[in-house]
Amino acid sequence: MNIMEVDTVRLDEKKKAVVIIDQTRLPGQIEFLELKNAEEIWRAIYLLQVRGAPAIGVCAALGLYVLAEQIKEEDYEAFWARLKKVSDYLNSSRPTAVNLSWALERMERCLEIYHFNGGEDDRAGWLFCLHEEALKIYAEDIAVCRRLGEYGMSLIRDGDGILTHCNAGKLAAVRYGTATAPIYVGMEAGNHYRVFCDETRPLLQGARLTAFELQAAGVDTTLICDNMSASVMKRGWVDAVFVGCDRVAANGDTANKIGTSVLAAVARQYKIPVYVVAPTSTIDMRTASGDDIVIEERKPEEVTEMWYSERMAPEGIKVYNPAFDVTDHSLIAGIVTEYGIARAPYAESFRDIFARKEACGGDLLVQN
Ligand SMILES: CSC[C@@H](O)[C@@H](O)C(=O)COP(=O)(O)O
Repeated sequence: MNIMEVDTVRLDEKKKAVVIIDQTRLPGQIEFLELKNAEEIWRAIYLLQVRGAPAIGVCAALGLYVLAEQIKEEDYEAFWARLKKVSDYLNSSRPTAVNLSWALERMERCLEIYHFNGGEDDRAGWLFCLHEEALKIYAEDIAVCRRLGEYGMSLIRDGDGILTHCNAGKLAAVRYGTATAPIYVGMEAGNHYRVFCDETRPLLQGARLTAFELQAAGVDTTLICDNMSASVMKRGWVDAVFVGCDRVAANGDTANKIGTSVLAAVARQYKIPVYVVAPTSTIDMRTASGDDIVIEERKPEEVTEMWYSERMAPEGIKVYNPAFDVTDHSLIAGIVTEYGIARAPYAESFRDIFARKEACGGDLLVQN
C-alpha cells in the first residue's frame, strides 16, 4: 500500500469510528486504528498515534461527532453538558497545537448556533449538525493544504533544495500536509526538488515519517541528523527552509517541533529564508507572543529510550524534554496561509489575511 493514497484521518460511517494510520508503527508497518471511545481518541492523540497540528484537529472533530452519537440524552441541556465534558477531555490531550481547541470549539459553536436558531431541534438534528461540521473540518483541511501548496510553490523554483524539520507532511494533515504541500503541488506541475529532512530528535518524526512519505511520493529525499543542517547549508544545497507549526502568536512568533528555532538561527547565518506554512486555524490571535504559548513537556523516556531497542543513556540521568520551541518572528521570512503569504509586521499582515478570509465567509470551499 502506498501511504500517499490513504487519508491520515477519516470517519468510518458504518463502524462509527475515526480511522487513523498508527504513526507510531511507521515506517515499518502500515496499520490502521479504529477509535471509538473517548479514551481511545485521547490516548491516540497523547501517544502521537495521530499527530501534527491539522491532523489532531481533524481527529478531534470527527471524534467528537462519534462520541456525540453515543450520547443518548434527548434534552438539549443534558446533551450539551455531556458533549462539553467530553470535548474538554479531548482538549486536554495535548496543549501546544491550537488546532485541537480550534476544532473542538468549532464543533461546540456550530451546535449552539444550530440550537439557538431553531430548526429540527432534537437529538437527530444536533447529530446532523455535528456530523456536517466534522466533515466540513475534514474536507477543508484537504482544500486548505492544497492552497498552502499553491502559495508556497511561488516561493521556490524547479530544482531547489528544501530543508524541513519534523513532519509537517501528509501524515500531519489529511492529505498534502503543510510544509510539504508546496513540494507535492510543485511536483504535480512538473517541478522537482531536493529535500533534506532533519531526523528530528527525540521522536524521529523526520526520519520515520517525513523521509517515508517523501520517498513514497517519489521525491528526491536525503535524511540528515539535526546537527547537520549547517553543513548542508554551507555547501549551498539548501535554498529555503519550510516548516509547519503548532501555534502562531499574533506577533508572528511560531511554536513548532523542538529544534525549529535552532534551524531558523542557522538559516539566518547562511541567509536562507525560513517559511512557516500554516493554515489560518493555526494562527492564534488570542495569544500575543511566543512567551504566552504553553510548551508541552513530555516524558524523559522519549529521550532515553524510545524508538531504540536498548537504553541509550545512563539510568537516572536528568532529562529536559520540551516537545516544541518558539521561533522568533524576526527569523521568519514569511508565513504561508491559505489566504496568502503574511510578512512582517505580522500583526498587520494577519489582519489582512483574516479580512480576506472573512470576505469569503471564512470558507475556502465556497471561494473555489
Ligand atoms: C503540519 S504539522 C505542524 C506541526 O504540528 C509539526 O511540525 C510538529 O511539530 C508536530 O509535532 P508532533 O509532536 O509530532 O505532533
